[in-house]
Amino acid sequence: MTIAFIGNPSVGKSVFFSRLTGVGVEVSNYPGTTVALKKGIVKARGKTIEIVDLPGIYSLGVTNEDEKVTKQFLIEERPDIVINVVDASRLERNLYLTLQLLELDIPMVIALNQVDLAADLGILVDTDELSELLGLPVVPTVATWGVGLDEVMLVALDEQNKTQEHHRVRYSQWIQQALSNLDYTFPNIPPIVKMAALLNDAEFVELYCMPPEANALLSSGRRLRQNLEIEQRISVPDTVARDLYGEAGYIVDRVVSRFEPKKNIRERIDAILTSPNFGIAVLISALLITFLLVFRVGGFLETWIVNEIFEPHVILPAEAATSGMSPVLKNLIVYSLRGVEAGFAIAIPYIAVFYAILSIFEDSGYLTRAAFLLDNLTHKLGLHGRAVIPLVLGFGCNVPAIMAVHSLGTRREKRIASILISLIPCSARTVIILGLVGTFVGFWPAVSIYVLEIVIITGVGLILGKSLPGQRSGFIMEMTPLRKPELKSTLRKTWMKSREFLYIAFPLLLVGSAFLGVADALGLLSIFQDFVEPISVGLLGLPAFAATALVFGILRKEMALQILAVLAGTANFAAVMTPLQMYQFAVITTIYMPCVATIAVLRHELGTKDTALIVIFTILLALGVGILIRIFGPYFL
Ligand SMILES: Nc1nc2c(ncn2[C@@H]2O[C@H](COP(=O)(O)OP(=O)(O)OP(=O)(O)O)[C@@H](O)[C@H]2O)c(=O)[nH]1
Ligand SMILES: [Mg+2]
Repeated sequence: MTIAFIGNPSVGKSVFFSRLTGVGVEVSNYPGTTVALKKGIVKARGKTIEIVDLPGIYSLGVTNEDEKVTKQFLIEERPDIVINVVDASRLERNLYLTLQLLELDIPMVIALNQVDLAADLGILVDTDELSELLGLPVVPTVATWGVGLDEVMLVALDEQNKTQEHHRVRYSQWIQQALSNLDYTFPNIPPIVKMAALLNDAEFVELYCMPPEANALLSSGRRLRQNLEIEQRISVPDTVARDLYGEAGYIVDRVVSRFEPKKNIRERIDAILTSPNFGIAVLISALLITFLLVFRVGGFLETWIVNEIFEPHVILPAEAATSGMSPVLKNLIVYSLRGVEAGFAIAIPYIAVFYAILSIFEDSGYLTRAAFLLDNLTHKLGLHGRAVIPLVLGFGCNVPAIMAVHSLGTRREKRIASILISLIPCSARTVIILGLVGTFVGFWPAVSIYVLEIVIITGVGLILGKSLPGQRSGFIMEMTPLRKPELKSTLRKTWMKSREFLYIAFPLLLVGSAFLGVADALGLLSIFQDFVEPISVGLLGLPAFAATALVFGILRKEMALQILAVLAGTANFAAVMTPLQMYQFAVITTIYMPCVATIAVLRHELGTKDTALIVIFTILLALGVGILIRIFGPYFL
């Protein structure tokens, strides 16, 4: 038995899902957090129930790729029960989807969520009246506090075997007539599919019917629509939308009562955050404070872990213990341990601090404000304001950021955004920038790398925005409400992301370092380094071992620095490199080709050709910038 959570974006579906199933899924305060279907199992009343979390949708009409996942699931898999999560503070817009869902004739229950926020805004909903009008059970809930969750599930289970006599939308006369016209020819097709045919939603019709029938239905739909448009001069999609909104508005009038909310500081804060000048100043300060915190707190933790834990208690004893062994064995052990040290000491502190801050941005709703503020700028890059969200997520990790590009409208925008994201210094590159340049050269030189990156990204974006052909789309994004971020959620997210890092990166790091130890003992490393020396040393002026580190950086970016430490035999880079070399190394590792995981998602999203072009382009770009830094760097460093 399957129960699916369906609703508008950012209403709380994923909170429901993770609270019920215990499966950790991403929960954030911006629309489009969930991009793929996620399943979990719960037991209730002795039954095993499959619960499904889905990307949010605004309507069953035309959809982007994430929304398609939901539509497809609804129609092809047809869950046994739908729990429609509705945001009480935005009832009218949410009911638009609810009214459409009713036409699917799947047993449905409404979880009227976020009643706490609605009450703060002075909105009260009469749930009994709403239930009466829709002909369905309505349960008020506050998902984040766990209020009403069990009740919704129990009510949903009760509904399974009932035939619901629910409300039907009363469409305008002409639409009704067209639909009943289709009834004659296609008696066995549900009304919702006929409506899709009338609206020329081929995707929907094809999900439901076999090709010959789908074609017949679509062409009948087209004929009827044209007739209406010519004879009655009405636009069918507009009329249908107006009918749905009319009905939603009518219901809201009946069930919502408003009262004067308490003095709302939220609104005042929001006005500041979104004001054109002050908002940008806040944005820039927020970014600077983020870097400063990551740098200071991450750096402090790094030094502490290296000096207090690893060096005295792990590395030194291991070196002493292995001193009598053969070089291959000794290297195998010591290099692996240095790999572990690099992971724990260099990467985890910066990554954890960064994710903690990013999750505050995500949960507070600040990302949607940033998207609004930067809309003008992103338009010049050929993107719409929405793209700010994947771009900012890119500072965490390029992989989910490129996956989030799904939600952008056109292929052109997806291409531009993906290219730009693969240039964004992710948390792994931040490890290198702050761990190397921040620690050994200075805070402001580290900041200057971000500025340089942003200049490069903007430049590439401007060129692509002007030159890439394809469609543009307008900026439409829902502004989710400001919320106070919760400590628990922040800690949970930070833990989830750091754990992911541990699982994926650690085995690689261990095997990579052990392999290097052996290769070094056998003299293989120097052969490789000699081979690339004309470029790495001759052209760029880096130390010879840096080339090997760069190769490992392709596996995972931060590995470049970890392997650099392993190869240099010390995490005190100042002893083996000049400030200029460190600066160059950090810039080159940030730019030259995306890591393998990013390449894999790029290939999935854009295809092999675009991905190969991106790889070649970034290598050349890194080489060019590296040489420029070698020439002009000495004037500054
Ligand atoms: N105040 C309040 N906030 C809530 C409630 N339920 C969820 N939220 C917040 O709403 C935001 C969105 O929650 P999600 O669970 O990610 O929303 P979703 O419906 O899965 O959204 P998409 O994945 O984008 O479709 C998060 O910031 C939650 O903390 C609630 O009952 N009250
Ligand atoms: Mg979600």
